[in-house]
Amino acid sequence: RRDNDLHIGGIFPMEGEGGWQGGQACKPAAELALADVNARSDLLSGFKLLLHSNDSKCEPGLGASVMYNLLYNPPQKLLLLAGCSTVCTTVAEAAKMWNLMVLCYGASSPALSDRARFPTLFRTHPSATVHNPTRIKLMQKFGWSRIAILQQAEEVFISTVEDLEAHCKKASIEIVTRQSFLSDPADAVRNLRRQDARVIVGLFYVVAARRVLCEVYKHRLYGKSYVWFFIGWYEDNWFETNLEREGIECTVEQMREAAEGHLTTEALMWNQNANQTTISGMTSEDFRSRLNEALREAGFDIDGGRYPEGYQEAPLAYDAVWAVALAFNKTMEKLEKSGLSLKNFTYTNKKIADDIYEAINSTSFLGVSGLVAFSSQGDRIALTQIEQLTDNHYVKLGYYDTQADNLTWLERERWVGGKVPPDRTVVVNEL
Ligand SMILES: CC1(C)CO[C@@H](CC(=O)O)CN1
Repeated sequence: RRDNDLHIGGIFPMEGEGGWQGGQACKPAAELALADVNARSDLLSGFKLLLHSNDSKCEPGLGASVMYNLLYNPPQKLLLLAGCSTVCTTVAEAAKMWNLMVLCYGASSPALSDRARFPTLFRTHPSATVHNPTRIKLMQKFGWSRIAILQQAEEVFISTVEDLEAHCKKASIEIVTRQSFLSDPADAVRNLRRQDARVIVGLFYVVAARRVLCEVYKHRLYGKSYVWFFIGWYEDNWFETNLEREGIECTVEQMREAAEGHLTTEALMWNQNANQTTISGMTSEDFRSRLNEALREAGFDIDGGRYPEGYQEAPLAYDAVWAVALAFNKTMEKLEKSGLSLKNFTYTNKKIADDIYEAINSTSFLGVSGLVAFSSQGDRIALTQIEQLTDNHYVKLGYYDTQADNLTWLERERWVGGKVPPDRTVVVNEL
């Protein structure tokens, strides 16, 4: 090995059964970024960044063994990239013992926003809690101060709801009921009707979402008197697919009828300003073209619409490598002042680890995923996007910048009853 190589470890979920196998698109994206940063003569002053990676299948145990193999086999690694919330939790909890920073490109769990447990964790993937200020902003915009919550009993949604409840309390928004279910939402949806819930925030994975929507149809909890907030990162036609395979009793028409008008929130992962040049010299659309080319070479039928898992999150992996390169560059400049370099790092060298931490902590650059910057807990600061399902397709309603409390609204919303549904039964006094 040449002595001007800087080595990092990469743990990508590739070929597993459960969870998120987003490494399929994120690993090629990270490799594109490696090529780009190594081609820059103004970065890393002559050093080359090398990525040593393996498959975690989004399983924490396998992720841990991949990490140990990366750490116990030369060359020494300077930092770890990882995806999947479960794997990031395991890797980030252990990595501090080797003074290693962990940069997660695919982890949304709110539990990771904890500097006590994860002192060296940063993530270019925003926490699921990033939706909550946006939900509150919309409730305030439409005058909804009485809402209900329907959630699947999964860790990511439980902690997201806790954060949402705190936001509701601060905004004096009453939560009339919070219903949760493991896999069958029938009772929970029935209880929503019993509590006369009208504005409902739904937090569940896409398979559960189809079951919820059919129950909503059966209990007629949709139409001009109801507003549903769903998560926006399901595939576009999620409410029409897999109905037979998953034993959904509703027809496509019934699912469409129940889905009409619902709102969605999601974190923006592709820089919206398509002709804005980012730090790499590319726009986000240039990046899309290069990623598609790399994925075709890897055997994916992109032109046939066969996208690998993690395509949506690929900019997060690309920008994670840029964040590493820029932080290492900043750290090299600092170390050179005392005649040192990153080659002096060892797993017991906390001093250099602190320098790398400081460099990542002060990251701020325009990436293909938008402005890349981290909160004090290492969370990605991100914009959110609001959409509404109208006539069976998603219409962009606006964007929200939580930091600036700035809602960009496109005035495109449409309500089934022709006006904003009220959050409670309105009693009209006969004159
Ligand atoms: C938006 C989504 C699908 C949320 O889950 C992330 C995976 C995880 O948190 O384990 C990937 N991105």
